[in-house]
Amino acid sequence: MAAMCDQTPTAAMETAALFADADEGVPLDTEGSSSKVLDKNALVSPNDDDLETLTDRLRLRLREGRGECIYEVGVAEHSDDAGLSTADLENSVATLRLIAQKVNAKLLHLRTRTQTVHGSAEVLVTADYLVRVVADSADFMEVRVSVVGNVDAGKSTLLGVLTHNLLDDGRGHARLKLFRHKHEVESGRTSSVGNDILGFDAEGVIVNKPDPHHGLLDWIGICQDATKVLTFIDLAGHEKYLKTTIFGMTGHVPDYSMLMVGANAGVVGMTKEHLGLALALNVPVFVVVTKVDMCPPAVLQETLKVLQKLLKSPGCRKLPVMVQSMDDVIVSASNFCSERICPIFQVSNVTGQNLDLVKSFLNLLPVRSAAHEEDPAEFQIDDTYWVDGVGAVVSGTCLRGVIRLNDTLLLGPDSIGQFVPVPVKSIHRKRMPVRELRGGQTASFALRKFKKKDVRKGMVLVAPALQPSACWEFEGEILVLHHPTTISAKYQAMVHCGPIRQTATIITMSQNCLRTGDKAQCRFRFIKHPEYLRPGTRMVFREGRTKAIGNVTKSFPHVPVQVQQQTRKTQHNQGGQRKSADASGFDPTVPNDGSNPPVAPKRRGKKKRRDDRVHVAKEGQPVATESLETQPPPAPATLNV
Ligand SMILES: Nc1nc2c(ncn2[C@@H]2O[C@H](COP(=O)(O)OP(=O)(O)OP(=O)(O)O)[C@@H](O)[C@H]2O)c(=O)[nH]1
Repeated sequence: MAAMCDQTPTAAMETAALFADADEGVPLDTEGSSSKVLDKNALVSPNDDDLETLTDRLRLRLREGRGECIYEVGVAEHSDDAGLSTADLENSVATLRLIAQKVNAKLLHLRTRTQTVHGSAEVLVTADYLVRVVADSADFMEVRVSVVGNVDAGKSTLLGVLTHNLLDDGRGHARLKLFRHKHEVESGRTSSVGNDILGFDAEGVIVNKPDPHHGLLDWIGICQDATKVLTFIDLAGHEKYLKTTIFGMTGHVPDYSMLMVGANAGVVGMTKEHLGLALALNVPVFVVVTKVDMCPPAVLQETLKVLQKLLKSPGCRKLPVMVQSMDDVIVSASNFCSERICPIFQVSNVTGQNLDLVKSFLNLLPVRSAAHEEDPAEFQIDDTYWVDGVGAVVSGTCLRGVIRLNDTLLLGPDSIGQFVPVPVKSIHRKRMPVRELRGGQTASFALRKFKKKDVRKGMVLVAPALQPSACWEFEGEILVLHHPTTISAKYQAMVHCGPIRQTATIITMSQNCLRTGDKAQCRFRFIKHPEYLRPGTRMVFREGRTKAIGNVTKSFPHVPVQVQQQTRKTQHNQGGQRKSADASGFDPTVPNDGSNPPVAPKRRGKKKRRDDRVHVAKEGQPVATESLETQPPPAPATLNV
């Protein structure tokens, strides 16, 4: 908080506003300021009014970029007119520095370009600067990059090299900094979803300072010093961990994907699978070809040729761009989100070749996810922990809205589709305690009164205003990317949708059967428990080599048993004619729209004891609930939908 205290209240408020969502706040068109088109000389010698206009304009651009933007000095807006004399460029940069100071931002020089005027000896110059708002020590911009690629492509090694500022020895030295499990150290293979962070300050300097003795990273220190923090989601390359890798891609909400390819091995194994996954989830991809130090030039050229052909193929429709200079970095980073381009880097983790280009590119990657601050808060859980002395801890991503300390959120759905209120007593972003969390940011919450078994990946914490409901059934529009024969109703496979990973059955389809390449509207039913699903979310439906992708189009809210019983009681009291539900909560009079829980198979033999689970009914106070044995495995085949 020290830096926060250094700032005047106005500067701090200014900073907070600039980090906020681009949609609100700044007057876009204050008469004569934001609407005025600036020419290339605008920064050369502005008067006081012009300075105001320029400051407004910069403020707006910083807001649009969620705290940063690339400013082209000496270039006119909306025209090709560009280039200043050296003296005018110097004056312009001084003006830019002045207005940047006014909005509490710093400059980083990216490049200077010169051009000669046709038919004369005059030289004109332009310069690109990164303008980035200085964050207070409790805030930072956040970008998530998933790291995918075939086994041994050098994923963990590159992350070790980047985050610990060291070089590899070619025998697995750097990756040791990242492995989370003993068996990973022994086998040299990543098997879980790993996280590591790389912090940049407002001037683009890396702030990671690993402990010289045990090599550990001080996450809190990095977040305090950094203005922008990149989180790498290190995923497994081996096919046997593909399920975990898909979970990392869907559940951890990456903004970008870094596809790693070993120069000598080429496009092999899981490379295409991982690329396809990123494309299916609409995550922009860039490629890093590693091990160029040990690869014969002919093999490297062949790898690059195959890679470019793959990226240009009709399935990918990307535009490969070889990144070999700072110019390439700037062009690719600034057009990465909007264009179809796919930057390709060639690096060595052993000699360090081209790593500076990768670092500059990472520094310039724009914040991609919008905060949607006006929406009710929605936080999806991608991991759960038990911390002695603290209790259950859940981590995940806030998709929209703002979560503040002492807010009350609803946690769920539990195994019977219910949501329970949870007061927010602490929020940690990258292990650093903070007071609030905004859309697009990741964090963890301690849920003191909960046991670890009460929380699971795929649950959500949402604002009560959302009135969340869980669903057993949902509709999705899918495209079958691969299936050896035909898919028909009753087919079961794993649904990956956000942090949800559960087997579901297709209960109806808009076609009789589906083959590779077919598109269809399908109705699915989860087999274990209801889930919270938001229409519009991307989904992957997969089993063995079968793969389909698509969107959730509709979810059918499930009404928890207690609510159904209460409704029926009310209806009974009001003289309603409806029949009462059986012990399972299944009501034959309720149309099977997915809200009706599945029919319980008749229990034979000894009666099982009641489940001793507790539920939190009010403000974190645990109270015993009714029997929770009301959700038997659904029997989709017998459902008459
Ligand atoms: N010579 C050389 N070796 C490298 C380079 N990058 C990685 N390696 C070596 O390649 C081997 C595999 O690297 P990893 O980082 O474990 O590969 P990975 O992609 O993370 O593999 P999984 O975690 O199993 O998916 C290690 O022995 C590294 O030392 C490089 O640029 N040059």
